[in-house]
Amino acid sequence: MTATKGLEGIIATQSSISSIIDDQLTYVGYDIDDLAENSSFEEVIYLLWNQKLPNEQELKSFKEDLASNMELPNEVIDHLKSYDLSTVHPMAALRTAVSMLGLYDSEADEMEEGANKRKAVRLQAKIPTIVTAFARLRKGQDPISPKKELSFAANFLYMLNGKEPEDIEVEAFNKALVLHADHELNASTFTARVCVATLSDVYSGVTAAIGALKGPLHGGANERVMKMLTEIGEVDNAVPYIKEKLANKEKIMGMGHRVYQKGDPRAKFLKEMSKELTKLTGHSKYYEMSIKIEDYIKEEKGLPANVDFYSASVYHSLGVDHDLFTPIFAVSRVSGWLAHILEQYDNNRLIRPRAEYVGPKGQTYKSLDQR
Ligand SMILES: CC(=O)SCCNC(=O)CCNC(=O)[C@H](O)C(C)(C)COP(=O)(O)OP(=O)(O)OC[C@H]1O[C@@H](n2cnc3c(N)ncnc32)[C@H](O)[C@@H]1OP(=O)(O)O
Ligand SMILES: O=C([O-])CC(=O)C(=O)O
Repeated sequence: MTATKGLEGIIATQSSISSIIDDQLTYVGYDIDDLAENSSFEEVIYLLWNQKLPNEQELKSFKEDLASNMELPNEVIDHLKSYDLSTVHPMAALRTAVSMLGLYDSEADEMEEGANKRKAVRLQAKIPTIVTAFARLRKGQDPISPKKELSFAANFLYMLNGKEPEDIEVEAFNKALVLHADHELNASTFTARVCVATLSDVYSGVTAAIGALKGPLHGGANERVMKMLTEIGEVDNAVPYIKEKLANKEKIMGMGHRVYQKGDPRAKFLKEMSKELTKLTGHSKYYEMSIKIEDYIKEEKGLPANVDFYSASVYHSLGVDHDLFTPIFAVSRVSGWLAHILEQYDNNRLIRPRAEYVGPKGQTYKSLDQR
C-alpha cells in the first residue's frame, strides 16, 4: 500500500452534482458560465438539491420556503451576544452557531429523506441570518429581520447593512453566490460527506464542513488575499512584495489550485466584477494590484488565480468587513454541502480509507522506571 499525499488524483466517490472536466465547471450538466450569466442563486440551490431547474411555480414556493425559515431561535441570538465580540472570528462564531441550531431542531436526528430536505432548507435559510446578526452585534447594532419579499442575495446585504442594496450590488452578490455554490469534491465538501457517511446528522456534517472551509488553503484564502492587498498598499509595490514572498517560500493566497491547471473558470467573472466595482467605488488600485500579481505569478510559477483571488476585491468594494469574506463563502457553499450530504445518504457507504504505516515497528514495551 502506497499513500498518495493529499489524496491527489484519487477518485473517492461518484456524484451527479457538479463536475470539472477539462478545466470547465458544470452544476448538474449546466455550464457555470451560463448559470453565472443567467440564474438566481435560489434557482441554483434548487438545481443542486433536485437535479433539475425549477419551473416558475416551483421556484416561487422554494423562495417562500427559504424566506419563511430565515429567523433564528432566540437562544442562538443570545448565544452570539455572549461571545467575546471583539476577538471571535466570524467563522468560529458561525461554526458554533450552526452546531447550536441542531439543538433547537426537533428533527435534528431524524434520518428520513423528507426530514433531511426540510433541515437543508432551514440551514440554507438561517446561515445568512447568523453571519449578518454576528456582524451587526459586534458593531453594537441590533440584528435585522429578513424581508420576505427580497431575493436571497438582496436579503443578505439588507440584513448586513440595514438598507436595501442597489441593483448592481444585488447582481454582483448573486453572481458571487452562484459561482461559489458547489465544486465537486473540494476539502469542505469531502469533510461533510465523510462525516455523514457514518450516518451522523446534517448539522454535524455542515459544522464539520465549516471547520474545513475556514482554513487558509481553502475558503480562508479570500480574507488573506485582502490582507495581502492591504499590506501591498500601492500598485507599484505589488511585484516587489510578491518577489519577496516567493523568495521566502511563502504561498501567495488566491493563487494555484489542485484541479485546475490552465485556470479557474469562475475567476474571470470575479475579475470582471472586481474591475467594475472597484472603479465604481474608487478602489481601482486593488484591481490593478491584483492584475500585476496574477500576471507575475502566472509568468514565474505558471499558477492561475483561483476563485478566492478576485472575490476579495469584489467583497471589499461591496463594503463587506474582510473577516466576513469566508463566512460569505459558507453562505453560498452550504448549498453544495447539503446537496452532497443528501446524495451521500441516498447511496451511503462508510468512508474509511487506509493509511500506509511508516512508523517504527517491533518495539518492546518498557515499564515506566526503565524509560
Ligand atoms: C476555494 C479554494 O479552496 S481555492 C484554493 C484557495 N487556497 C489558496 O489560494 C491558497 C494558496 N494556494 C495553495 O496553497 C495551493 O495552490 C492549493 C492548496 C490551493 C493547491 O495546492 P496543491 O495542489 O496541494 O499544491 P501544493 O501546495 O503541493 O503546491 C505545489 C507546488 O506549487 C507551489 N504553489 C502552489 N500554490 C502556490 C501559491 N499560491 N503560491 C506559491 N507557490 C505555490 C508550491 O509551493 C509547490 O511548489 P514546490 O513543488 O516547488 O514545493
Ligand atoms: O475544489 C477545490 O479544491 C477548492 C475550490 O476551488 C472550491 O472549493 O471552490
